[in-house]
Amino acid sequence: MREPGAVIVGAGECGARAAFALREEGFSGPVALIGAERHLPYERPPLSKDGMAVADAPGMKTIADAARFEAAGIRLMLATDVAAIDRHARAVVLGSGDSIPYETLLLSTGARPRRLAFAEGSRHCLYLRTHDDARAIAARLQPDARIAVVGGGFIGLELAAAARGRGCRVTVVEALPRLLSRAVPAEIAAVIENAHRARGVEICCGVSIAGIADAGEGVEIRLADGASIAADLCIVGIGAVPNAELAADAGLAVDNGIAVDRCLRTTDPAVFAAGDCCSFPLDVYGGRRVRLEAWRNAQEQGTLAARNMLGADEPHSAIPWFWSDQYDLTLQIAGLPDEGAHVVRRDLGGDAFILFHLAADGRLVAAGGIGVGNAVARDVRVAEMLIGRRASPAPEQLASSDTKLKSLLAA
Ligand SMILES: NC(=O)c1ccc[n+]([C@@H]2O[C@H](COP(=O)([O-])OP(=O)(O)OC[C@H]3O[C@@H](n4cnc5c(N)ncnc54)[C@H](O)[C@@H]3O)[C@@H](O)[C@H]2O)c1
Repeated sequence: MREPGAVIVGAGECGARAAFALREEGFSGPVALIGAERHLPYERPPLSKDGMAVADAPGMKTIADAARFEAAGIRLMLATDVAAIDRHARAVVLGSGDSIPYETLLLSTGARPRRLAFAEGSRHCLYLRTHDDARAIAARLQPDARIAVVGGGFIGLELAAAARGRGCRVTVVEALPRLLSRAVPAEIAAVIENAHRARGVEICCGVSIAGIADAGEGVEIRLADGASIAADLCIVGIGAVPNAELAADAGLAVDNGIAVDRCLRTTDPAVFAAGDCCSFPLDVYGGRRVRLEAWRNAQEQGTLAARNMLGADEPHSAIPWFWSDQYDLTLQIAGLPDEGAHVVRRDLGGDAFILFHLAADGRLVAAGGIGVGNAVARDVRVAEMLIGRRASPAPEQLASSDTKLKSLLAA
């Protein structure tokens, strides 16, 4: 039996950051990082963004090379399935039957694409989550290829932009009345929709799929309104499902993901969860429980979980933040727009603008911007700090470009 140490299940961004953070925090016991994929831990954003836009297959942006893991004394167990958590014995049980004992365990198991029942069995419907998925999709984004995208969310739209960039003909089918309705305000989503349409992407919103069938070397997508789309490839991006089964089977609480407290601890104090797989309470929104599927959250929570595995007992306090790049547009959102009761718009020059979402009591709860250039990133960054300070800036000042946003930090 090996000496128990820190075991991390899930070798994506979150798990890899946690493993290194354990060392940076001075932990000298054994660290095992177990992942189902065969690749070294890598960053996922390029898979739907710049990595996919280039003409050849997407490269891999690894978080660290094998030598760095080795130098840090991190036992990297790739292409390894974890079958169960034996909480009584404090061990994870591998698919091979072997057990790895733990003193503290981190579940950073991520999420997987939600499957579309109509697409089951089709050779021409693909999903995107992993580097291997990205390579399979990239190989089929040939000039003039007809690409149908089911789901007008982040995966669908970033890939639609990449496919247009490669000269494909693209149609997006979204079930809801507008694009990006899960996390993006309508006024910002409209800018993105216009950008796609201006580049020749066909967009059908408020339309359900009635059936999908492979037809020769392509696929036919039948819509509920009677229309049909013939495509060479159908990309399905209809949301993600948290990988919470290991936790649920081990008797840990699950509530839209593995339920953790503000310090990322599950209902077992020896087991933590972080990243896309977990739901956690956000103090800045009165303890509202959220699950974030975002790159920066995975990094921040991986690092925080490591500290708390070593007893730091620090609550998660970061403000939710994500970005998307489509064509020359950058979209960034900090905070949770649906916490707002009213919206103030500030124009940033060119066509760029930012929307500030204020709660009924005047507190700034979210800010989302879109446009070309770096003004959006600069101002969303300031807004994020204001949200973190629970500031209630005057709406006139937020709206006026005569007021430097940064000056509100001094108030
Ligand atoms: N820039 C980013 O932050 C970024 C980029 C890529 C992926 N991601 C994350 O990866 C995860 C998966 O992305 P995603 O785009 O699949 O999810 P998403 O939730 O962003 O979008 C899914 C879209 O599919 C639509 N939809 C659902 N069922 C449908 C159906 N049957 N037919 C047509 N449309 C349907 C939804 O209404 C929604 O608009 C998300 O959590 C996303 O945030 C983030």
